[in-house]
Amino acid sequence: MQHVYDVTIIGGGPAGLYSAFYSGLRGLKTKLIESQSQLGGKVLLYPEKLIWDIGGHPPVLGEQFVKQLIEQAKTFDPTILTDTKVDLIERQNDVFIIHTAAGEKHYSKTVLLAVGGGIINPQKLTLEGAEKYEMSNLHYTVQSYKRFVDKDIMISGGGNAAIDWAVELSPIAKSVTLVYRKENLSAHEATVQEALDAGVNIECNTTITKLSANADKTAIQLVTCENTKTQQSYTRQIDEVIVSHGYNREASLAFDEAIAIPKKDDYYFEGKATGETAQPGIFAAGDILSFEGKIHLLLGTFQDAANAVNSIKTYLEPTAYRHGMVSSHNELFKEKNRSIIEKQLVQAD
Ligand SMILES: Cc1cc2nc3c(=O)[nH]c(=O)nc-3n(C[C@H](O)[C@H](O)[C@H](O)COP(=O)(O)OP(=O)(O)OC[C@H]3O[C@@H](n4cnc5c(N)ncnc54)[C@H](O)[C@@H]3O)c2cc1C
Repeated sequence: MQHVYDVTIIGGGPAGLYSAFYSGLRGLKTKLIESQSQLGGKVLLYPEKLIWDIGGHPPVLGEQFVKQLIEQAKTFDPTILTDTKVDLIERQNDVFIIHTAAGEKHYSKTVLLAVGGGIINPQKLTLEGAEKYEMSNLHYTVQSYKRFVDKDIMISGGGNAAIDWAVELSPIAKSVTLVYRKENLSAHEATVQEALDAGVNIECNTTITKLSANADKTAIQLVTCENTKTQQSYTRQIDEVIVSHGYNREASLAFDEAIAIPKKDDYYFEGKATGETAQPGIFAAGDILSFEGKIHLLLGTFQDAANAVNSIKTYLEPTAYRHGMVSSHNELFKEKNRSIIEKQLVQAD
């Protein structure tokens, strides 16, 4: 039988990564399991966005923030598995058996659910053959602004992400046209005004109906759109197409009959601010958790993670310190501090 971990964290987004750090801090033997090939969760959807609202942190690019989270998560050497989707959690006496889609089993005294809104994939454009342009100029996220410099860009979508991209790309692009199938955009009105002020051409009641390839059939060259009210079409030369139609969420996680955790709706688990759920031994943190006053933002994930890990610690060791501890009180940090100071002294020589 495999090693039984103190805690197995399911999900490698901000909540799971910070939980991995914090559980190391609390001396717990930790495993983290992530379904995607990359750690970072939803922040991977906005690598080029500057994040402003993390307490005490200067504005940081999503991509850089993910790197820092991963580095921090590895501080106490947890076991980290990627490309591993958990599909069932079962309880046998005092041990949870975590089953993966590939048929593996992992054993743990506690489970920390940090699965966000489930496994997230962008809603694809439903035009035949569209997928062949995904390797060239059809995008579902903006990975690098460089690619869009001096380009004619078409964005399909009317939500906040679509408008944010339009606003951010318009100063560097040749032109930005945003098409949306409905009468009114669903994005916040202040950002819509910002987009208009930035010169974004917004066309409502409009959908993309055809993508036509360039001569060597490797990339989109022409985009045909139709006005859903007048049924009139136009075709335009476009260099880059960005589709922002929201995300499909796969809430694949199931529990055996002995485990019952109330859900708020299809996705969110009802729990407490302490990270406890109705099932002893199963805890939750981050976007998946619902309680009064919950903040569904990065800063909320960190507080949830610390609370859940502290609850796990006292679940496993009832006499352990219950509350958050400052890092200077941690023996493990004393060792780490010593090695960092020694390194600095060597560099100074
Ligand atoms: C476009 C956008 C912009 C945002 N901007 C900001 C911002 O500026 N500031 C801010 O504070 N917040 C922002 N947020 C919100 C922030 O990203 C989320 O609050 C945060 O990512 C939640 O972290 P999480 O770890 O709880 O969930 P997630 O980030 O969703 O991570 C959950 C992880 O669990 C994995 N997972 C799910 N199911 C399984 C399974 N069965 N097995 C294994 N792994 C599984 C998923 O693959 C995913 O990696 C933004 C969100 C979006 C979408």
